[in-house]
Parts: sequence; C-alpha cells; structure tokens
Amino acid sequence: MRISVIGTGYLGATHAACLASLGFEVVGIDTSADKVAALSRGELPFREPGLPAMLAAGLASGRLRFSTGLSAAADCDVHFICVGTPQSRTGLSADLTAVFGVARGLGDIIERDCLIVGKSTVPVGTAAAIADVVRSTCAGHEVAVAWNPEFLREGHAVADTLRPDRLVFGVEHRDGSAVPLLRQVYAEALASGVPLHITDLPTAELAKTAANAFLATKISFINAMAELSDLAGADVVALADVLGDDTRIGRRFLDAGVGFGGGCLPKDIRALGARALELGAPATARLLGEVDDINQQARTRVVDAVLARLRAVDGNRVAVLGATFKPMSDDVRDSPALAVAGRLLGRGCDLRVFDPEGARNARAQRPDLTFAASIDAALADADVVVHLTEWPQFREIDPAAAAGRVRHPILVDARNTLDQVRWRAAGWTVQGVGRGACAPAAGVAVAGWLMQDPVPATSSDDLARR
Ligand SMILES: NC(=O)c1ccc[n+]([C@@H]2O[C@H](COP(=O)([O-])OP(=O)(O)OC[C@H]3O[C@@H](n4cnc5c(N)ncnc54)[C@H](O)[C@@H]3O)[C@@H](O)[C@H]2O)c1
Ligand SMILES: O=c1ccn([C@@H]2O[C@H](COP(=O)(O)OP(=O)(O)O[C@H]3O[C@H](CO)[C@@H](O)[C@H](O)[C@H]3O)[C@@H](O)[C@H]2O)c(=O)[nH]1
Repeated sequence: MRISVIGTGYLGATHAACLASLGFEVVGIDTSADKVAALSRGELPFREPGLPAMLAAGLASGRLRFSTGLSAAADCDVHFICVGTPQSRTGLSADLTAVFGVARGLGDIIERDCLIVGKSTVPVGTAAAIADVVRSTCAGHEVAVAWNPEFLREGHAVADTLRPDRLVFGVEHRDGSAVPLLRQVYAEALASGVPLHITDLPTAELAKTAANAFLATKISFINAMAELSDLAGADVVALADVLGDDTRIGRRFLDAGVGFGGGCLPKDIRALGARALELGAPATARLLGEVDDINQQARTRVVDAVLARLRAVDGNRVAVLGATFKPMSDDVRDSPALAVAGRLLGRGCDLRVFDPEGARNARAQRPDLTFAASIDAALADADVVVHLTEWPQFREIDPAAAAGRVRHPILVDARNTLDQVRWRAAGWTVQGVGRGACAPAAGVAVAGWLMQDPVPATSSDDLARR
C-alpha cells in the first residue's frame, strides 16, 4: 500500500516514519523546502526521542521519502492530512487554510480511487466540508473521506503512534472502503489489542478536541484548587494525591503549577469554545473560557510571586530555569515558561534563562531575553530563582552549592517538582504553587500568591494583552 503524509511537522514526520517502519511505502509532503531537505538528509527539525533512528531506518530502506510537491502523492492509496491548524490571527477559532488548501490540491492531482484521512485537529463539522471540497474538484475517481484523530504527546510520539491508548476511525459509511483500508494501515496496533472506535465523522472530530479540553480542564481545576490551598493554608500536592486515589478521578494531569501550554491544549480549547458559540452552546464556550482564564492566571500568579520576592529583597536579577512548554521537548509554542519570562522582562527584571534543550527555539521566539549557557551561569548573582519547566537536570541541582552562587537564596518552584524540603534545609526560602501549608510563616514578606496586587481576569484576550 502506498501512503502519503501531507504536513511533516511534529505529527506528520512521526506518522510518516512510523508507517515506513511498519513496511508501508510512504511519501511525506511539506510546503517547507527546508523541512523537506532536512528530513531527506535524515535530520529531524525537532527533538523527539526514538524518532531520528526511525527516520534513518526509513530512508535507508527506500520506503520513506520526502517531497515539496503534492503531485508526489498522486498514485497513493491513502492520504493522511497532517498540516497545522493554528489559532487564527484574528480570533479564537482555528485557522483551517492549510487543511482546505490540501483538500483542494488533492482533488486536483488524484489519479486513482483512494482514501483521504484527516489527522489534523479540526473543529467539528470540518470533515464533511472537506469531503465536499474533494468531491467537487476530483471527478472520475471514488474518493472516501475519514477522520482519524491523533492523540500523541510530544516526547512520547513514537510509542503513542505505534501503541496508542485507542484508535478512532470516523467514517462516512461503516460499510464503505474506509474501514478496511484503515484496518490494514493499523493492523499491528489492532492485533496488539489497541481498542478501536468506529464512529461518524463529527464524533471523531469532537473526540479529539473533547479529550484535549478535558485534560486542560483537569489542569485548570487543580490550579484553581492550588489558589484555594494558598489562601486556606492547604497543600495542593497532598490534595491531588487524595483526589487521585479515587479511581474515578485518577492522579494524572493533576499537577498544579504554571499551567498548560504547547502547540495543542491552549489553541484547541479556544477553537472548541469558538465552535461551541457558532453552534449555539454559549455555556460550553464560557466553561472553556474559564479554563483558559484560570490557566492564564496561573502564569500571572507566578509572575506576581517572583516580583513580590524581588521587592522584598530589593533585587532585580532572576534566574529562569526552563523555557520549553514541558520537559523532554524543545517546543516553545505557547510556553508558560517563556510567557512568564517575557512578562518579567516587561516589568524590568534582569533575567538569565537556561533550558537544557529548548534554547535555540526559545531564542528565535524571544530574542529579547538573555540566555545562559549553563545552570550555574543562570544562577550567578540571582535574587530569585524561578523553576518553570521540570527538566530532570533541575532536580539534580545541589541546593547547598546553588546557595553559594546566588545573591539571595530564594526559590519560586512553579512546577512543585523540586525537593522543597531539601532546598529549605540548605537555607533557601521556597515558595511552591498551592503549598500554603508548607510555606514558611515567619520572616517572609509574602505568604500567599495573591497578596501581591492581583489583577482580576475578565477574559483571555484581556489576560493575553497583559
Ligand atoms: N504536535 C502534536 O503533538 C500533535 C498531536 C496531535 C495532533 N496534532 C495536530 O496535528 C496538526 C499538526 O500539528 P503539528 O504540531 O505537527 O504542527 P507543525 O506546525 O509542527 O507541522 C505542520 C506542518 O504542515 C506544513 N504545511 C502547512 N501547510 C501545508 C500544505 N498546504 N501542504 C503541505 N504541508 C503544509 C508546515 O510546513 C508544517 O511543517 C495540528 O492540527 C495539531 O493540532 C498535533
Ligand atoms: O498535570 C499536569 C499535566 C500537564 N501539564 C502541562 O500541560 C501541557 C500539555 O502537556 P501534555 O498534554 O503532556 O503535552 P502535549 O504534547 O501538548 O499533548 C497534548 O496535546 C496533544 C496535541 O493535541 C495531544 O495529542 C495529547 O494527547 C495531549 O496530551 C504542558 O505544558 C504541561 O506542562 C500541567 O501543567 N499539569
């Protein structure tokens, strides 16, 4: 079976290489000539464990190649659409220009009966519109359209692609050609017992955005509880452990901190909210707006905490630990760490940012920030250290040695993943997120996050402007 994968970013490059590893003949297509050239040389333009070896093996086998021209897909049996669906420049909805551009392009070049499968994350209702576009441009061939949303996590992309928690085949007709073809593509995963859900197109599209909205809601819920914990003197980590032992709730995605970011969760909840409004469900849009607002407030509360600590010691130098949106990734799209760093810079702080693997992307996005070449260089003469991305390297810092490098041993642990007891024992003043019960009561100007000129949130737009 010959397969095209159109769009070779985080999703598409992973999907293409994994399909080639399963024995399919794959052409990856992207409009970015640089990306295609790099992938063709075996160079992955982003960090993803296990993927470079898989890319190299695919190229060496001759089963995997890359092209900038959509016509390279003309004789394929299955086409996967993996292009970006970013937030539109003008509002909260998804920009679907690339998805519809590919659909129109495929209609023009298809030379045989085939299956077009959407993997990009799209607002519910898009797949049916794509099917209309393809059929209006492609005469003389049978073209089926399916939606097969992708749930992979960056940093775990290969494992999540080959052994996902579940597969979803959204199809127009259950007895049409799409299901047997998709069963062939995913034969190995299905044979290993991966659950399969065959649905209609809208259910498949909604399953993806609903999953991300649920994960985002879980994170914002625990961040809301972190705020209450600070105000009431409770400990949100212990609270999450209690909640998590309830098997109906589960412990995962209950880590309070600086909130969620990345190329998916933030834009996907906004797009779902915008779609909910279009469909006439304003309460759902409001719910998702609150999730977004609480997430933005998590960033604001970290900024306020750092500024308060600086004021307390009349300092200005901040060591920023982390720039990527999560560890084990070099992705800085909508990174909470970079957003916090940017706001501190805007408030006149003198920053030294260190990230073990994200510095290149971070520098490209925020050339106004000063980056340090090592953890030690970031810590030098700092008045406050703020921990924003939970890279394992930061857990290995010796707090006693670190205390000797800074001007004031003050730590804001905005991910709650450092050993706060050990840091305190080494003489540090430590402030976590929602660790009210653990915060030292005496000798600290600020005991809770919200004692520093809180700014009430009114909308995500308002927060984004701040
Ligand atoms: N990144 C993830 O972890 C992930 C996981 C699941 C789903 N998704 C979804 O997958 C989609 C892609 O996300 P991504 O993170 O890979 O984005 P990305 O920006 O890394 O990659 C998108 C690629 O599409 C290419 N492209 C744009 N227009 C094109 C066109 N007309 N023809 C060919 N190529 C074109 C771009 O050059 C880019 O390389 C989005 O809808 C996203 O929400 C992403
Ligand atoms: O308890 C938690 C868990 C996560 N996060 C943050 O949430 C964000 C997203 O994390 P994660 O979901 O692991 O990263 P992604 O790679 O963006 O994956 C999400 O987005 C993808 C794109 O849609 C989906 O495919 C995945 O299923 C979905 O988990 C990151 O900033 C994390 O730091 C928290 O703050 N607290």
